This record gives sequence, structure tokens and C-alpha cells, in this order.
Amino acid sequence: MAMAISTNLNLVLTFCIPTVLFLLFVRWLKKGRSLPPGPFGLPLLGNLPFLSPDLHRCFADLSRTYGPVMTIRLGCRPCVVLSSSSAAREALRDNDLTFASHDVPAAALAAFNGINLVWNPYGPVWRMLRKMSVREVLSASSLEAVRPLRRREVQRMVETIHAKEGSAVEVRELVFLTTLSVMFGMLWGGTVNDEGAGNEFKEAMDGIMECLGKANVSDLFPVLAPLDIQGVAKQIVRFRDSYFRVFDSILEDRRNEMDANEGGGRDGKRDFLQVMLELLDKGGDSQVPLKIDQVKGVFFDLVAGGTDTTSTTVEWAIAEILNNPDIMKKVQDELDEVVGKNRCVEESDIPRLPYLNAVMKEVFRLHPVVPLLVPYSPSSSCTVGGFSIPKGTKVFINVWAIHREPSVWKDALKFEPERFLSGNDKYDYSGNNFNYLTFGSGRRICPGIPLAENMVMYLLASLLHPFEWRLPKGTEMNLKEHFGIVLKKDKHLVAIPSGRLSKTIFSA
Ligand code: HEM
Repeated sequence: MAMAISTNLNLVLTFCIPTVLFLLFVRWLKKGRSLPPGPFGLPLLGNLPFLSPDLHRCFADLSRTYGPVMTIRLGCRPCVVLSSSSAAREALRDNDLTFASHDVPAAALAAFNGINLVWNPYGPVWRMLRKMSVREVLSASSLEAVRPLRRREVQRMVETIHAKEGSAVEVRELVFLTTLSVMFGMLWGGTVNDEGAGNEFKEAMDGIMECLGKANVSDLFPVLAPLDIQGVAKQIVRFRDSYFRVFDSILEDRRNEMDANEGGGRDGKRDFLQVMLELLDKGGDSQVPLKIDQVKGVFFDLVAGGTDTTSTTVEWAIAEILNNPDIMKKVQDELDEVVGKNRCVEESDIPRLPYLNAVMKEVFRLHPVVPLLVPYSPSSSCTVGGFSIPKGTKVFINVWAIHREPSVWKDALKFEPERFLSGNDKYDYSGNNFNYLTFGSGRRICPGIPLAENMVMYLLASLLHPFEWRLPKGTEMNLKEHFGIVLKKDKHLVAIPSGRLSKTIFSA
């Protein structure tokens, strides 16, 4: 009897399991048939074993074989990569409402479920949070109101560099701390240096960004997400909690100040924190209630979204300029002509620096720091390039590849700011020119464009007007990229500054 049961069990194991696996495989293949073409992958693992870590490059190479609308299987998940301007236009303009929500990675879901801007689905909460951020922080009038703050922080950076003349400086770190201070100042009047909050916040933010950048089994095999096999969800929640603690202490200080000033803000100013707290006390705007966690989520988005991107762009710019001495000379000649040698650059000089502006545009083209944008998740099935894309597919838009398309960009791989000097108007940041999409397009286009444009120009001018830069002896320029949510330099740029203007103008 026992032997008969064991034989039956063996039969089941020998025939049924392979049959079930085979049927699952056939279903998986059939399901994929209506999707755009793409490289053949392995069952379960998909194309994972064959992809290189530089996803933007790897996707660009594959799209030359499989076309501008291509399927890639990341583990169990079929994803679609769009690599041409016409495919991007079809998604982000012709199907803008369908492409109005981002795909939410498992780690982001664990830490920010519904509380921030980037990963909130399109709808009333997202609209309210975005409206608040633009109106109170990123609009022209809000930015104008904090011009002195940017001036103070940029001057601080210049002083720091003066103190380090002749020694090696890590450019990105300096610029990062400056942009972080600007963001802190704009949001709640803090700075990185004089508040203990600065370092703790930075640590928590770095931790969260690192977790978000990890290849997470939970994203590749969503059925396994509840197990959190690598512990990424657990880690990110720990970092988020430590960010929340920093925020709570800032909040408590502000509440105390408000009580002491009978509801008024710090020094009578209404910064973003103040506005959000007043709104919170009112219970939200007329349609949507606001929760304290959403205030924390949006703060995080603005700081994280504004600092890494800006400082990485400036680092790429200085690297390219150092690599092209002619361009360095043209930038400095323009600065000397417009600003002169007897005063510091001011923000008001920026509109009169067309060559530097062209340099910035060329950096945005050749080194778009968000190379695949923030991946999308179509809210219903749709058609792009004649292929159907099912609802909920993760869709990447390879801006990095679009910006290097040889039929659009002459000498596409060359760093050539001059291309933006004639016909400059053709390439702005509105997201209407689908050959040039550094800030994305459509409903999710970056809301920080005016600040980003202003900061990149002001920082570059303030690095290049007062200083000459050279590489440390025995080092060579390395323009290799390191793929991540933000496309960084593989090795951070280290350069040596030396003064080119009289120091007395900086103490004036
Ligand atoms: C060089 C600087 C910057 C670049 C290249 C950049 C690029 C981008 C890109 C590509 C997106 C995604 C767009 C899409 O999904 O189509 C984005 C979204 C976003 N950016 Fe920026 N950004 C920069 C600076 C800033 C700044 C300074 C802020 C604010 C302080 C900011 C805040 C945001 C936010 C909140 C989102 C999410 C918007 C949403 O989902 O509705 N960014 N950015």
C-alpha cells in the first residue's frame, strides 16, 4: 500500500509538475506576444542575465536591433522601452492622461505610500501637492523672494573654494552642499551647516536614495514582494523613519516659534513649512485634506529632487569644460565682458550670458541626469508605435538615447555648445520638443525647471568667473558614467582651483 502511494507520488512529481511549468511557460510566451518586439529571454529571469548594469546604454544598443518601441523582461515583469522622439511624443503627448502616473518601485511603496509627489498616482492628492509646491516654492515670485538666500549660499561656496586654492577639491560635494543649503533655506529657513538637522537629513536622504537605486527582487518578481527577500523595504523604512524624526524636531521648533509669535512665522517670514502648517491647521485645501506625512513626503521630494540632479549636472559641466580648454576660454571671456573683473557674478547677469547658457543646454543634452526619466505606468492599455502596451506595464523613456540620435544631432557624441547658439529657441525645457527632454514632458514634467536652470547657471558662473581649474598632476579626465536614478560620473571630479580675480572684490 505504502509503495503504491509512493509510486503515485512519483508519477505526480514526474509528469504533473513539468506539465504545469510547461503550461505556465506557454502562457507567459502568449502573454508576451502582443507586446512590442524584444530580445529573447529565459523563463522567469527574462532578459536579466543578459543586461549590463548601464541600463541606458544597454537599452540604446538593443533598440538598434528591436526598434524604438521594445519589450524587455526584467524577471517576471515585461517592461517597454521607448527610444525615439516620435514614440515619446505618442506616449507623453497623444496619450498624456494614460501616462500621467509613475511606476512605483516596491521600496518607494514601503516608504512613501501615497504621501509624496513623485509616486502619487495622478489624481486630486497629487494635484494638490504639486500645486502647493509650485505656488509656494517653485513659482517665479517665490523664487524671486529668496534670491538673497541663493546669493548668500553661493558666496559661501566661493569663500570655501578661496580657502582651498591650490589644493584638490571635489566639485560635486561642494555644489551639493550649496544646493542642499539653498533648499533647506527655501523650505524652512535652515542651512546645512548651522543646524544639526543638516547631516542627519543628508544621511537619511542618501540611505533612501541608495535603497531606491538597488536592483530589488521584489520589483523583478512582484509575487515575492511581501517576503522582502533582500530586506530593502525594511532598510528604506528605517531611513525614512530617521528622516521623519529630523523633520519632527524641525516641526516642533517651528510650532514653538509660531506659538511665541502668535501664529506668525520665523522672523515674520512665511516659508514653505509655514504655509504647509497653516494649511494643515485648516485641514487642507477646499477639496483635499492634507496630512502631516504628505508635508514630509513633499519636503523630501523637493530636497532630493533638487539637489542631486543640480549638483550632478554642474559636475558634468565642469568636467566637459575642463576637457575642452577652448570652451573654458569662451565662457571666461564672456564672463569678463559681461561681469568684468571687479565684482562677483550676480543672478541678474545670467540673461546676458548666452554662451554659458548654450554650454548648460549641451550638458543637459549629452548628460541628461535622469536618463530614463521616472518610469511610467500607463493607467489603461494603449498603443504606441503600432504596438499595444498593457495597463500597468513599466515604461522607460530613454532620453539619453534620444539626445544622441545621429539623424537629429550632428556629431551627436561631441560636446559642442555652439549647436545651441543658432536656433536656440527650438530647444527649451517645455517638453514640447521631443528631441530634447531633459526635464521630461507632459503632466509629470519636472516642476523645478526654473530653479534648476537658475541654479545651474549661477553655480557655473560662480565657479568659472573667479577661478581657473586644472586636474591634479598625473590624473586624466574620465567621463565614464555610472548608471542610477541619477546618472553620475563614475569617478567624482577632483580639480584644483586657483584665483583669477582680485580677492578684495569678494570681501566687498
Ligand atoms: C538639473 C536639474 C533637474 C533635472 C535634470 C530634473 C529632471 C527631472 C525629471 C526628468 C523628472 C521626471 C519627469 C517625468 O517623469 O517625465 C523630474 C521630476 C521631478 N522633479 Fe526635477 N529635475 C531637476 C531639478 C529639480 C528641482 C530643482 C526640483 C525642485 C526643487 C525638482 C523637483 C522635481 C519633482 C518634485 C518631480 C516629480 C514631479 C511629479 O511627479 O509630478 N527637480 N525632474
